[in-house]
Amino acid sequence: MNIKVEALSKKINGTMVLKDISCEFASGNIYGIVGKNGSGKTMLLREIAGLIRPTKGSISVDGKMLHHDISFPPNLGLIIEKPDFLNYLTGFENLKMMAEIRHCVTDDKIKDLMKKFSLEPNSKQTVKKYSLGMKQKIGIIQAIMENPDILILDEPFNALDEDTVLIVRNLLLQYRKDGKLIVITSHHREDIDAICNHIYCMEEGQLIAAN
Ligand SMILES: Nc1ncnc2c1ncn2[C@@H]1O[C@H](COP(=O)(O)OP(=O)(O)OP(=O)(O)O)[C@@H](O)[C@H]1O
Repeated sequence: MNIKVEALSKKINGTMVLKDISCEFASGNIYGIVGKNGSGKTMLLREIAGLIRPTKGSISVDGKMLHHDISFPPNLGLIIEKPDFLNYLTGFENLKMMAEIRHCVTDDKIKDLMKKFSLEPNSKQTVKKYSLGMKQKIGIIQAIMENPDILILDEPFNALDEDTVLIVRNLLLQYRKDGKLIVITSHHREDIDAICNHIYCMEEGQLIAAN
């Protein structure tokens, strides 16, 4: 798959938060975006995911323009900002509810993924009592469980312990081998350097290739 961003600008409340960005993302690659707080990383991911409209320019996925030909990139796994779930349900119940929208993930697959991330699928603990890292794990599982072709992950390593960081790194490297298209942001340069084969730096709304 190919995502093409062409002369993309986004103005919010009179401020240009993305400035004339042109770039391409292709399957079989992991793209990393680094940059200071407020530089525009999340905003660019929101644009690519089809969650907000460009002020100028366009984004197309395999030649189909977002907001014209398609509403969202097809087969997309997404984490944007802090994961937010239904507090009164358990982790498994939250994932099962999301899986029921498209009916393409079995209970066993959800349970296997939870175990891979050291979460107990049969636990009665509700998400309200989950730690930040446990919620982040549920966020990652919901993003990957439907085996998407495109993964857009904003700060996927946030709040994760060292073992889980390694699990996620290895998973993403395997996905790259499987031919998926992955875009991540992170403030942890080691994580970006460990898995990304293309690195960009966002500076005040402008995207600059860093390698
Ligand atoms: N809902 C909003 N309304 C108005 N401006 C916003 C909104 N969300 C973000 N911004 C502005 O857009 C700019 C880019 O924000 P963005 O969240 O993309 O930064 P970021 O690079 O992801 O930062 P961080 O590293 O802190 O996550 C910032 O100047 C921010 O103040």
